[in-house]
Amino acid sequence: MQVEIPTILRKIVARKFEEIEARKGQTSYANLEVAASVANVHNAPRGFAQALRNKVAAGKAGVIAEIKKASPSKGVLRESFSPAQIARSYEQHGAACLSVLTDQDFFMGHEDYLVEARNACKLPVIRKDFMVDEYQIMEARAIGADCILLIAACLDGAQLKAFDALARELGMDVLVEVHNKAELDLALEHTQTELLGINNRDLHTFDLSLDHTFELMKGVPDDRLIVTESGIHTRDDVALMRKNEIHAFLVGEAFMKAQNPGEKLAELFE
Ligand SMILES: O=P(O)(O)OC[C@@H](O)[C@@H](O)c1c[nH]c2ccccc12
Repeated sequence: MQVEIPTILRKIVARKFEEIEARKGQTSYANLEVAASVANVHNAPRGFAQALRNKVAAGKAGVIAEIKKASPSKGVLRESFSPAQIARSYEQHGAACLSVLTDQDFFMGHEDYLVEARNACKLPVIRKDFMVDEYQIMEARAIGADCILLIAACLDGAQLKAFDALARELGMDVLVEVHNKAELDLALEHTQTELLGINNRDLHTFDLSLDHTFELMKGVPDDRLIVTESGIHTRDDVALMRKNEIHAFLVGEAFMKAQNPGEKLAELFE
C-alpha cells in the first residue's frame, strides 16, 4: 500500500472538503444555481481568455495580476490590504486580468474580496481556490467570477472533465494548472480549455524553478495559450520568458510586497 505524505496541498484539500460540507449546510446548490443565473444577467462573464489573448495579439505581455494577502509558503505578504484599491491600481497599469484568492484558511482570502475587486474595475477575474466539488464552481459564477482555476495535482481525469464542462456551461473560462508531464497529459486529455497554466512552484514541496515552464511547454499544442505561474520577480524573469515565446503571466508575490502593486506591474512589464 502506498502511504500518502501529508504535504501542504493534501492538507489544504482535506480542509477544503470540510469547508464545502459546512457551506452546503448554509446555502443549497439549488440556491447557488439561481444566484449564478442572476449573475449571468447582471455580472455577465467578461471574457478572461479573450482579454489575455488581446494583449498578446497586440505584442504585449498578458498579465494576470493577483490579489492575495498571504500564502502558506511566505506568510502575510501585505498588511494594508484593500482589494478594490489594488484592482484599480492593476487596471491602471495595464493588467489583462485579475486573480483573487478566495481560500480563507491558508491564503487569508475571501469571496468578498473577489466581489470588491471586480466591482472596482472592468477586468475579468479568476477565482483562485482549490476546486474539488461542483458546488464551488457554481459558487464562483454566483459571486461573479469570469474564470476558475483547476489544479491537475488535486483532480482526476473525470473531475477535470466534469468541472471544465460545467464552468464553460456557465460561461466561464478555465485555467488548468499543471506542474509536471503526467499532469499535463491528464489536462490535455480531459479538458478543452485554451488556457494552460504551468506552475513553477510545486504545491507539495514549495520548490520553485522557472525551468518547469521551459520543460513542459514543448508538450503543449500550439492552439493553447500558456500562462507561466509563480516566481516571476524581475524584468529579467519576464525577458527570459518572452524570449522563449511565453507571453502570459500570473504574478502575485512580487506585486503584493510592493508599496504600489500597479506601479510594480508597470516596472516589470513595460
Ligand atoms: O506569488 P507568485 O509566486 O507570483 O505566484 C502567483 C501564483 O502563481 C500562485 O499564487 C499560485 C499558482 N497556483 C496556485 C494555486 C493555488 C494557490 C496559489 C497559486
